[in-house]
Amino acid sequence: MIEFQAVTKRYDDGTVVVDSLDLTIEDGGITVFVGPSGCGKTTSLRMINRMIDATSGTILLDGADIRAQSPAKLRRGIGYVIQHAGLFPHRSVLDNVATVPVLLGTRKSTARKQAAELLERVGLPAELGKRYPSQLSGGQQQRVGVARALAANPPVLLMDEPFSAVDPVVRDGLQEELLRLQSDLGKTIVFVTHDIDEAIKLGDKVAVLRVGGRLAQYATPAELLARPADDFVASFVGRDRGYRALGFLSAQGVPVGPVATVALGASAEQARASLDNGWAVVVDEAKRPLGWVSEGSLSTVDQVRPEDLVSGGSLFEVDSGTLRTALDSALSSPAALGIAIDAQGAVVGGVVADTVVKALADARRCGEVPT
Ligand SMILES: Nc1ncnc2c1ncn2[C@@H]1O[C@H](COP(=O)(O)OP(=O)(O)OP(=O)(O)O)[C@@H](O)[C@H]1O
Repeated sequence: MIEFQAVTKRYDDGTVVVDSLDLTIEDGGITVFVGPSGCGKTTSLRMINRMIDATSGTILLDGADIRAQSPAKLRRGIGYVIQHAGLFPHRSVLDNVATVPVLLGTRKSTARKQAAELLERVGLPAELGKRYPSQLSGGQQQRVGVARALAANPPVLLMDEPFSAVDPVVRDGLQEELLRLQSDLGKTIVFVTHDIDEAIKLGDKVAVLRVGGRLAQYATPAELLARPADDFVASFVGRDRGYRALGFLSAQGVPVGPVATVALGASAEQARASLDNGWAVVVDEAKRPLGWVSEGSLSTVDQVRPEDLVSGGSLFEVDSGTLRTALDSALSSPAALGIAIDAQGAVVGGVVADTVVKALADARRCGEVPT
């Protein structure tokens, strides 16, 4: 557990960058510091590993004042990942990851073996270990940065805007990878970003800071979306928060109705006979959805072929889906009927937007959603 107790950082010119911050970071989760540029996120993060010392107040790590031990010793238990990864350019990827364990006394051969395992763990093929950082993409470099921070197996990981220098698609992949890694490793991660969507996706808890280093709200992403503490948080959380909050509500209560299906390769005549409200989902042998056919799309063909399918909307997985994925599947479907699938990806039925909205109203009535 990391506890900030009335922590203030004031620079010599009088600027107060972090102002009496009180915050408890629980073990084993991802806590995100988010806020506009200059609000003191990085300063707060760096005070945890004493790259910056607080002017007043106390930071406790597992109950002990972080000033009680030397910064070097403290940092052995705290991994650190930064934007652009900060890799050593003249060392191979493998040696970048192995450096800290070797410094701490691990034999080079053992450290390299562990480094190769770590590369795999962060989703990189082992053969990339021989390359130099400049021979990797930005996203790959970030993964190496994460592997390097994990190499000494620290219980705490500090991540300062680690994914902000890569394009949105790569960033999405890195975020997914971090969530997967975290569910395996259960580290205590403190993550800085200026991107509220990233905070909401990754955070178990999110601390929203305002300029001047004041804590505006500290809450779960669902609470932040449903009940922003004030206008600043509401505007920072942004538009569509009612819709985005649906992503935190289970869709277990949403009724799944029937959906017409037809096999790929079926005759146009069979397909036409199977249409329901003018549409049918085309499925493969495992009943996985491939797209839709309609009266119109069948009018000029005699068989259901892959090239004639109308592409479908998003899919809704019944066991793990949220009200957001359920609603989105219905709204994005050309047939206005969302395709519900099981964990194997097979079609089990359809959902309509009205029933999702009704499920939301029911959840509200039962007090599941703060109003
Ligand atoms: N040595 C210094 N003297 C005075 N002010 C400083 C000093 N170092 C940093 N600051 C100021 O502290 C404030 C907070 O900086 P910090 O890097 O923590 O913000 P941030 O929220 O991480 O911002 P960003 O998202 O832009 O990185 C900034 O306004 C910065 O100008």
